[in-house]
Amino acid sequence: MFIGAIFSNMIIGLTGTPGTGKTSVSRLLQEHGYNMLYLTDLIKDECLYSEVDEGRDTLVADMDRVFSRVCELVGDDEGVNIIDSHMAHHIADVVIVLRTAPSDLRERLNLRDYSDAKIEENVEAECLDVILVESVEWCQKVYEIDTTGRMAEDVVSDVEEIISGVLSGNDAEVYQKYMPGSFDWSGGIL
Ligand SMILES: Nc1ncnc2c1ncn2[C@@H]1O[C@H](COP(=O)(O)OP(=O)(O)OP(=O)(O)O)[C@@H](O)[C@H]1O
Repeated sequence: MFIGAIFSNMIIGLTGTPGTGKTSVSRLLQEHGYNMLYLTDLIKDECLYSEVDEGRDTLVADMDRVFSRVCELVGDDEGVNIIDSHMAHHIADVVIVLRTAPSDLRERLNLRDYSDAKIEENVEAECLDVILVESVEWCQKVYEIDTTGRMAEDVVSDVEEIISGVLSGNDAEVYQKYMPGSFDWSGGIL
């Protein structure tokens, strides 16, 4: 799907496995003046889901309704809109995937009230590049940022560098630096 690629109305998806830092980075981007849309909150607040998967402790989003609602919310906004969600790559055309090495990700998720099974499911998904692969399948332009052992502020600088490159219309150098497929976490599940 594709909402907005004309430069007066650009939608950028910030995606990644849970725990890779999307929301932490998004809050900082909001402080920097970007329009942020927190999709998980929107789905919960407006009941934009078709079922509750109790086994996996998650909501199954109704993507058609989510897509329509996002169009309504940001369709006419000028400037850059950023969607924070592990599903953002199903909506935006330009997508930034946050990545975290498995050991770091497990440490971050251990701080949450998650079951062991849910932690391992997410770590395994990160090892197998699940969100990255989906992003490349769905989106025209994908960038990847490693958050491992870094401060969220440094990741924000990377995101802003990517946005500048995209807005300039000549992102060859930036694309080279943040090209998808740069990290191999597959050793993490061996
Ligand atoms: N470089 C980093 N960038 C972002 N967050 C980081 C970084 N290093 C450590 N963290 C920590 O990792 C955690 C990431 O949680 P956060 O809720 O931002 O992730 P998320 O990807 O939005 O997860 P979810 O999809 O479940 O909402 C936070 O506790 C944050 O402080």
